Amino acid sequence: MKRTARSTGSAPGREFRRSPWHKPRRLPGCRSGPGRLPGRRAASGRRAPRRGAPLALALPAALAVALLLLPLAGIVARTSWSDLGTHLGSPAVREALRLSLTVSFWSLGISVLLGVPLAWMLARSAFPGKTLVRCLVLLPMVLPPTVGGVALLLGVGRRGLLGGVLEDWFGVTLPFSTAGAVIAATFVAMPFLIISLEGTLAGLHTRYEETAASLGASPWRVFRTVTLPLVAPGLIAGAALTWARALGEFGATITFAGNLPGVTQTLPLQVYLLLQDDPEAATSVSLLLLAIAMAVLIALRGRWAGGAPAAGRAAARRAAVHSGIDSDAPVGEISGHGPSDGHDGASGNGNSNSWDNGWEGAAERTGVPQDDARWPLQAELTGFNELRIDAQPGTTIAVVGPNGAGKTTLLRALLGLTDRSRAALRLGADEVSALPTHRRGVAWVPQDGALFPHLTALRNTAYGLRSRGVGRAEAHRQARLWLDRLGVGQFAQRRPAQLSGGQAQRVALARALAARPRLLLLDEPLAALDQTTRALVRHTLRRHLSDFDGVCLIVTHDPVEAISLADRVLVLEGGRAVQYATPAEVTRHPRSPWVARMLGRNAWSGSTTPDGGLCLPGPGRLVVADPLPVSDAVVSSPDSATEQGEQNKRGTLPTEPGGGAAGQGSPAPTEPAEPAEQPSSGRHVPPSPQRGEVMAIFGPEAVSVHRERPTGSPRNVWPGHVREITAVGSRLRVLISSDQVPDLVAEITPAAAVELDLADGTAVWTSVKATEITLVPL
Ligand SMILES: Nc1ncnc2c1ncn2[C@@H]1O[C@H](COP(=O)(O)OP(=O)(O)OP(=O)(O)O)[C@@H](O)[C@H]1O
Repeated sequence: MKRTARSTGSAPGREFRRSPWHKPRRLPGCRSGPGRLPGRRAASGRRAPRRGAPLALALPAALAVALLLLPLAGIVARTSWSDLGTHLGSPAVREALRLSLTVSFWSLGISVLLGVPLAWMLARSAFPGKTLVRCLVLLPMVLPPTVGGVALLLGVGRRGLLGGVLEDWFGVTLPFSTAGAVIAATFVAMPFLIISLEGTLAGLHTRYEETAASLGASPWRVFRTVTLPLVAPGLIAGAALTWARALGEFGATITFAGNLPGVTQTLPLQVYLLLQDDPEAATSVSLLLLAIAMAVLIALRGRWAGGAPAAGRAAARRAAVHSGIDSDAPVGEISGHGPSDGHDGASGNGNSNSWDNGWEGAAERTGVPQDDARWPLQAELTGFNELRIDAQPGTTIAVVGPNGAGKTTLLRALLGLTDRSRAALRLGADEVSALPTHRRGVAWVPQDGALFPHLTALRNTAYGLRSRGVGRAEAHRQARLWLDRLGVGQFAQRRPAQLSGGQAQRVALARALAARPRLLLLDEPLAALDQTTRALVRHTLRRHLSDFDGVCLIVTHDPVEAISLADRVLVLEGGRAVQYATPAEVTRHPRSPWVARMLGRNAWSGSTTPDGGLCLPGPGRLVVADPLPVSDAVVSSPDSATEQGEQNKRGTLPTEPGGGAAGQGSPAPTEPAEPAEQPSSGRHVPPSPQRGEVMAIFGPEAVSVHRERPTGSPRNVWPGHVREITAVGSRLRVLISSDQVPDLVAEITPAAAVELDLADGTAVWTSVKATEITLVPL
């Protein structure tokens, strides 16, 4: 008896539920699983056995420790403990200690004031000579301090480059003064702060700052309320090291500022003097400096020394959170208000519906602000992305495409965050292309939400409002309403680390919506969520996006998201629009193999044959019941190929309100074999159309699997073997390879798989009815 399996009754579009390439579930009985992963075992707490160090490494390492330890042990061993009080209490030592503390704290202050901005510039901005500046910063760390002192003399000494000017014009003489000692200590110590902070800034992902800007925060506010709190641990560590280095500074100070008691004679200089007259007192003062250095290291809790890093980080994080750098502190600068920000002028057209004005009106109302402004989107992108988008308010556009298609670049261009693509952007009547990110009214929710970790959910949500100058109480009131609307009001006082992925996503969405943007950009908003939460958040998203007064672009790799959330699907490839149509249209007539496969369908490219079939790249051939009409068969018209080539240089999307590309957005054909209408002018076209190239699309449910060659009606029959079987819901997807045709996927029931005795490698025959195949011109 022939054994054949064929899926039954698949409704069109059911493939959206999950594509075979989307998180396939293992078949029952599969041994591997999350609980069995070696990584999980390691993470469960059992430690790997310690390995003994080879002697060739252990011995020099021990000698190195001895070299570091011995001198310090010498200080402790040789200290005259009975005289310690007398030595440290002497007026000269007390005076030197006072001076040391004065000099080191001044040095720390100057280092923070100047070094923090320089570290930020080095980490965050591009400017000419950056490498040189970085070398300059490092130089004092490798220069002998005495050479540093000489350099200071020649720079700001009496006869130095600037010294004469300082003395003649301002009456300031730096050498042999306490100010000179401060300058010398700063010269040597500030690099520690800059290096430490620059490293921390480099490790801080810019998405927090970019998100803050998209919520309307000015660059200074972003720095003050997001950057600084997040880098506080690095800043504190750098500041502690800077202070300790300034406290112990000797060489540059004595060379530049001399050794004047009460003026420049700091503790290290005191040690040097005492060593000649009273070695025991010198030892006691050395012990004092050693104790201070050790105290600093202990205070850093191993941040640099390597011990207890987690505790150190947690403490530093707590320090950051409670550091008094409060995002809700009174706003010194309110972006978009007042003449200084230039916003009104930048709007260019005097439109009274400016984003900020919309805000002011909204803020005065009770409840979640509702204004009547609606924001159609017009964007023309050039550079890596070449396309134009026109969409009416309330339109949700799913942006899909393979990796590297330019989805993120498109979003970043709309935000004004990349030079790789530039967007001529009009929101409503306002041309916003020339405005910086924080004045565009374009809110961005990155993939992980990028909630500010140092702020509660409430403060995160109020962030956009506060950035626009809304008072704290009002901002918090509105934020709470948004959190309630999204069903996460009960978590208002929690920090992001205390939220689940789904809760965090909803807070991120509340934060973006609370900012009342004109354009909303969601980058894979549900990617991090499990299936159950995903469905829940999707439902919430759909509800709130329907109320949104602007256009929303959602980047997604998930067909379910695309079809359930979007009014239009924009398919990108190579930065250009391959298709822009309703989800139903894209489902029926996908215009690229990638999108067809994303939808769970088999998609083969080939060229049409005179009898209307398809010539495949291999030896196989595909027989199709409904060939393309002549007008659609690109092979027949050299002119149309040329025209497509021209169109292809610039993918354009429709301008008609709420419309898809002409033909593509029109009611979908009723017969699966009926091709989508070709765009009449300037519509989507794939990147490199070949004359006569078409795509054959058929669903996995249209593929029958047999153990023996089938007889009867199917004209498309090929041998192959099973490569992989995965479960999708209650059905199985069988990936079959053949040396005659490209890989194809069949969908069958588990019972059929048992009946056919399918396993990886099983030899099978496949067949596809000619009537089940749709041809789409490429
Ligand atoms: N900073 C950059 N410099 C140079 N090329 C870049 C940069 N960022 C991205 N690209 C390139 O631009 C192209 C588009 O990248 P983009 O990140 O927009 O793709 P994507 O569609 O978002 O991909 P994915 O789905 O993998 O996130 C890719 O070829 C990528 O390698």
